[in-house]
Formats: sequence, C-alpha cells, structure tokens
Amino acid sequence: MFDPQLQADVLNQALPYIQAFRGQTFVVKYGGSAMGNAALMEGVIRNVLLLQLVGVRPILVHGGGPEIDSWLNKLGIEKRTLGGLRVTDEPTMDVVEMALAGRANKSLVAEVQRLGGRAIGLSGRDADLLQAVPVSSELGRVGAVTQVDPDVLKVATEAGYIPVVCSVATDAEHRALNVNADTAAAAIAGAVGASKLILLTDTDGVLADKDDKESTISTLTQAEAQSMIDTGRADRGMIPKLEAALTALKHGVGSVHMINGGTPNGLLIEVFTDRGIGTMMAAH
Ligand SMILES: Nc1ncnc2c1ncn2[C@@H]1O[C@H](COP(=O)(O)OP(=O)(O)O)[C@@H](O)[C@H]1O
Ligand SMILES: CC(=O)N[C@@H](CCC(=O)OP(=O)(O)O)C(=O)O
Repeated sequence: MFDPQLQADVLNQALPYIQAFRGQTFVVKYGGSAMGNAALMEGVIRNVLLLQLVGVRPILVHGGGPEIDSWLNKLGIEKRTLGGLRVTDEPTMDVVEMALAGRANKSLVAEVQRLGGRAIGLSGRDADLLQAVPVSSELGRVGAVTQVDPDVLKVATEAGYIPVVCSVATDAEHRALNVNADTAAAAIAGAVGASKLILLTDTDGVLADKDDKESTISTLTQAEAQSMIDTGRADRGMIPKLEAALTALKHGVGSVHMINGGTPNGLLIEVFTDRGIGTMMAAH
C-alpha cells in the first residue's frame, strides 16, 4: 500500500548521496543482454533521468550484441567470437554499425524522449569521439581505443542532453571499427573524469562461480579481477567487462559497479543507498 511517510523517508535518506554526487559525471553502460525487454528498458531509463534531475551528468553507453546476432542471422552471416570479442570481417562490420548506431541507439534515444528527457544519439565516429586501431588481423575490424575526444559529450551534457553513445569507433582513415561496448564505456569514463562507471548486465554482478547465479561477489579487488581473467573463472562477456573495469580505475574513475539491469530500480539502489547490490570495484 502507498505510504507517504515511507516515500518521504526514502527521499530524505537520499539527501547526502545527492549532495555528494551533484555535478559529477557517471557513465552507465547498458548491455545488449539487459536491453531486450521494453519494461526493463523503461525502468533503467527512468533511473537515468532521475540521476540527471538530481544533478548527476549521466552518459549512456550501450551495446547490442543480441541485436547484431539477430541481423547476422537474418542475413545468413555466421557469427564467430574469440575471447569474448566478435570476429568482425567487412560484411559483419556493416551489420554491427547498422544495428548499433541505428536500431539500438535510436530505440534508447526514443525511450529517453518518451519519458520526458532530452537525448542525443552518437556513434564513436561522431566528432571523432572514439578513435581506434585494429586489434589484430585475426579479429578483423575490431578496434582498440587509442584516443577519446570528449568535447561533444561536454557540450551535450552542459546543454542538458543525455548523450547515448554506441561503441562504433573511427580509424585513422575515418572507417568504422567495432569496439566492445564495455571497453568503449571505460575509455569514455576515463576521458570525461567520471566518478562512477556502472555496467548493467544480465547477471547480478561478477559471480565467483559462473554457473552459480547466487555467488555474486560484492566487493572485488583489482588483483582478484585480474586473477579471475587469468584462471578462466570469467569467460565470454565477462572478460571484457573485468578488463574495462581495470582500465577505468587505472584512468582515475572512482569506482566501477556491475549490476543486473533487470533489478527494479537497481541503479537507484546502487547509487543512493549504502546497501549496494551487485559487484563494486574501488580505486583503492
Ligand atoms: N564470472 C562470471 N560472472 C558473471 N558472468 C559471467 C562470468 N563469466 C562469464 N560470464 C558471462 O558473461 C555474461 C555477460 O556478458 P555479456 O553477455 O557480454 O553481457 P552484456 O551484453 O551485458 O555486455 C553473463 O551473462 C555470463 O554468461
Ligand atoms: C568487438 C565486439 O565484440 N563488439 C561488440 C559490440 C557490441 C557489444 O559490446 O554489445 P554488448 O554490450 O551487448 O555485449 C559486438 O560486436 O558484439
């Protein structure tokens, strides 16, 4: 039942967090695995809008692995991955860009607008936001970020827009490269001086045992994260996530949070209460 006293208490308890985070930039990475359901997406975007209204500058970076997979499938192009990254030949790169910069980006922009916010959709190729070089010949058009030009993000956030960024980057010849979205989010978080990088995915955080959904690690040190990668306790999508977290912390981001995009109000719980959910990695 609606309890006005309880509702007022909740708002009141958020005061110290709102005071602490006002004016700070948070990069929120929304993974394709947690983007599939319209009701969940609405919940996440409402939380992002609330963050902005209490003075945080949110930047939304998104993936769209399942969206890419479904278009590859329709076009009869085989999917291959290596170490959690998509092997990206030229036809695959076309599909990646169409799916990420097109469908995935615009559906998030539309959702922000529908819920009363102002969003500007960007690809890493816009304003040279994400510059990259090919990682290896084996991976084809997969890019490693070499430089971020955060200017356009600054202009947009200062004007009250929520930037919605997809992880397609530009190479030196102005051609597209496919960057893992966690990697892109970490590079952006470092370049804009974000205080938090929040990765929303489809597990409750980093699992000590990847086959046991109940084994979420609440606090992970950088050494433990490295060891999970080295010993194979993290695989597939979790490897780029842990590597991204380590990169972000190295570049001055205050903390990295990995939470389930499907937990109702998960973002608000993580940011505005001391009962964090998911996995937190701090700089020290
Ligand atoms: N130790 C681990 N803890 C949590 N998830 C793990 C772990 N190792 C592998 N994974 C896998 O990583 C997946 C998340 O990565 P991914 O599918 O790329 O998500 P997103 O689209 O959110 O980036 C999980 O669904 C899980 O299958
Ligand atoms: C190089 C590489 O693997 N790029 C990713 C980019 C999208 C992504 O990262 O999406 P999620 O966040 O949903 O996993 C891909 O092609 O799937």
